[in-house]
Amino acid sequence: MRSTAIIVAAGRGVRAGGDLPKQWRQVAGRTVLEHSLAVFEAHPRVDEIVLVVAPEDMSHVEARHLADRATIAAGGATRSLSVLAGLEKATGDVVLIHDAARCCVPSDVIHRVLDGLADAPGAAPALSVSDALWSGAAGKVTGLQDRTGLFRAQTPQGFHRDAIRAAHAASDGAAADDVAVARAAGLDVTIVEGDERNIKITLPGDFARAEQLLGAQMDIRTGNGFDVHRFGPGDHVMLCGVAVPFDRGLQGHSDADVGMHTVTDAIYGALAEGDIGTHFPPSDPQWKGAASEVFLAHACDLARSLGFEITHVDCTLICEAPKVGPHAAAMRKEMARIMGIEVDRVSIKATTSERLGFTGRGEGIAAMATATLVKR
Ligand SMILES: Nc1ccn([C@@H]2O[C@H](COP(=O)(O)OP(=O)(O)OP(=O)(O)O)[C@@H](O)[C@H]2O)c(=O)n1
Ligand SMILES: C[C@](O)(CO)[C@H](O)COP(=O)(O)O
Repeated sequence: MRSTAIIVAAGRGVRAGGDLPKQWRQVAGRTVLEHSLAVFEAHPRVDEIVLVVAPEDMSHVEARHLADRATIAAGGATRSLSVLAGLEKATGDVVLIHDAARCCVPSDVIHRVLDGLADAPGAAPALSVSDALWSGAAGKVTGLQDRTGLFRAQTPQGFHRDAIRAAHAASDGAAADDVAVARAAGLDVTIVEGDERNIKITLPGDFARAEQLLGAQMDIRTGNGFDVHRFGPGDHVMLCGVAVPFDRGLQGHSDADVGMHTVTDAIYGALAEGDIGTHFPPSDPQWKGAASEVFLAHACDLARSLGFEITHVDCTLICEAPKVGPHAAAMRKEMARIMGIEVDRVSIKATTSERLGFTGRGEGIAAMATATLVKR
């Protein structure tokens, strides 16, 4: 059974206040939406992700390279219309429809929803109401409500795709959630156990709670990398994905991009997954002359598959020449593109070694880098 996660993120977040819709605001080091996305990316039973984003928010999608990580759909004026737009792009047999605003969703909740779909057309997480329920008016208690059989609904709400697509297509687009749409179409929905941590950021105070929950779960790793390549004949050097004109080239088994190799090794280091040689042995002729982008993309994919987000890389190139400064902006942009992260999370700088040592004598280029990875 292939599954598609549809993460709806096209709302305006009016109740949460602030300058930006809540899904684009930062919590514990990254946006609310990216936290939600990371949970589904790392989930072993999720095969595809569709992100539903308001047409006016596409600049956020571009800045964060989200189209490299998920299929993007344009959202509608109500949550239901946004879900329908996501359903049009989903190819899985089952769909998990999730609020981007529930950015602390534990992986176990997703497992329980998928288990629930084995013998029902719909399954959704909820928590029974344990507090007493009152009715009130003008600041006074006016009565006690029976809480028997009442549940607090959460997401992801899971369904067999074709059934919920037909249900949404037939609905008026005004339902609060997908369970309401499914029930209106006569579909049974199984209740599975939700989780107290699966809060929805709705009001301004919810950001602090999410920060607490996400911060407490964080696993932060730092890796370092170091590499050297010697000069040889040529008319340019590849540095951090940019061909820099020069009167020599760098020698190596691949394209000898010393900066990119160093960042790649820093990422493998943070994951404790060896180095480039472990994954791409120099003895293997298929990597001769390879573009180093292949190595960096592999390290980033490995990080994501293990549930890590690359939050920052810092690379220092050590050489007397060529001059790196004029190319640094292009290098940052290219590295960010390959890594699928924002440019402001990539630092590329350079130094000389004051004419000392092999770099000072102009025999080659050295590079060092650190990478910071976060998992929650
Ligand atoms: N037209 C809409 C409205 C909501 N959502 C998404 O549905 C989820 C749950 O909705 P809610 O918490 O009500 O979000 P908002 O509509 O953004 O909030 P508000 O009602 O305060 O404006 C959110 O992730 C939100 O981005 C959506 O994709 N498209
Ligand atoms: C789908 C939902 O998250 C279930 O709890 C909820 O219905 C979303 O919207 P609301 O407007 O905050 O009720």
